[in-house]
Amino acid sequence: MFRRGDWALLVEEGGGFRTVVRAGGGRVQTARGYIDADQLVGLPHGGVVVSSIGVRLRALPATIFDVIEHRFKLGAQAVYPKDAVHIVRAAGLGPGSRVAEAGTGSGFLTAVLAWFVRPWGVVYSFDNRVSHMRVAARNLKTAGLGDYVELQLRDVVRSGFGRVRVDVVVLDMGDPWNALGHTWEVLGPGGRVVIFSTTAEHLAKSVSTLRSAGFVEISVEEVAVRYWKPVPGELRPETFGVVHTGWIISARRGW
Ligand SMILES: C[S@@+](CC[C@H](N)C(=O)[O-])C[C@H]1O[C@@H](n2cnc3c(N)ncnc32)[C@H](O)[C@@H]1O
Repeated sequence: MFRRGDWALLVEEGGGFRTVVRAGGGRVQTARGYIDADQLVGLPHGGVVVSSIGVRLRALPATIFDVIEHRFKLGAQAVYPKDAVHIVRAAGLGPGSRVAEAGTGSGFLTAVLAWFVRPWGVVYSFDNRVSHMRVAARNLKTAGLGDYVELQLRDVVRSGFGRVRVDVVVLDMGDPWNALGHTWEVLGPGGRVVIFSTTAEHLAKSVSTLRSAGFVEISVEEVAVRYWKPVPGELRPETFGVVHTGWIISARRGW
């Protein structure tokens, strides 16, 4: 059952509308009328709430990705979930991992990293724009992940990552190749760096700088996800979808 403070994914019965609300959050306006989110407290998972205009919505426990998709505010361009989960795999993250990340942006990727390093790990996340940091701080609080992230306002090209020592560095910023010298300083031999790059020109710069700087085990991947229409008799790929997001470059520090 839902407890006060839990996030619930509300799915319209027989319709396409979905939203995420917090149990015990009072009156919430949605595109299907008002929801009294206090009704969710004590409701079994799968129970029904009815909006002010009579729409029936099935209440399911929300995942971290539901919360990110429906509740996070967008400041800077954010990493898509498909890329975020593959960044986690390329980085080899798990509970207890220590990560340095730049830039924080809206904190979408930060939230996913924090979710995977919990409950013992930490994400040191750096950005050089205070407005982006504010959006990210709010988003991380929304997801209840603030305890696993240390946000720092810092230009990592100019000033590096400070005194942190980490297992992994994740870079999603305009010129990640210029941060690779400082990345080397905070990793031990074999430590991992993962770069998210959106243009072929930037991809080329990062790969050649990784090689010249002595990183090894360099790999480049692109994550293509195609959704299918889950309708019996009409099973086929969806007509529209996301075509390009970016490349995930991963490597290990040499010795
Ligand atoms: C594309 S956004 C990151 C989006 C983020 N990964 C997300 O999923 O929400 C790039 C961020 O890098 C930051 N940035 C660019 N250059 C930087 C630098 N030298 N040091 C720290 N942050 C930097 C920008 O301010 C911006 O917020």
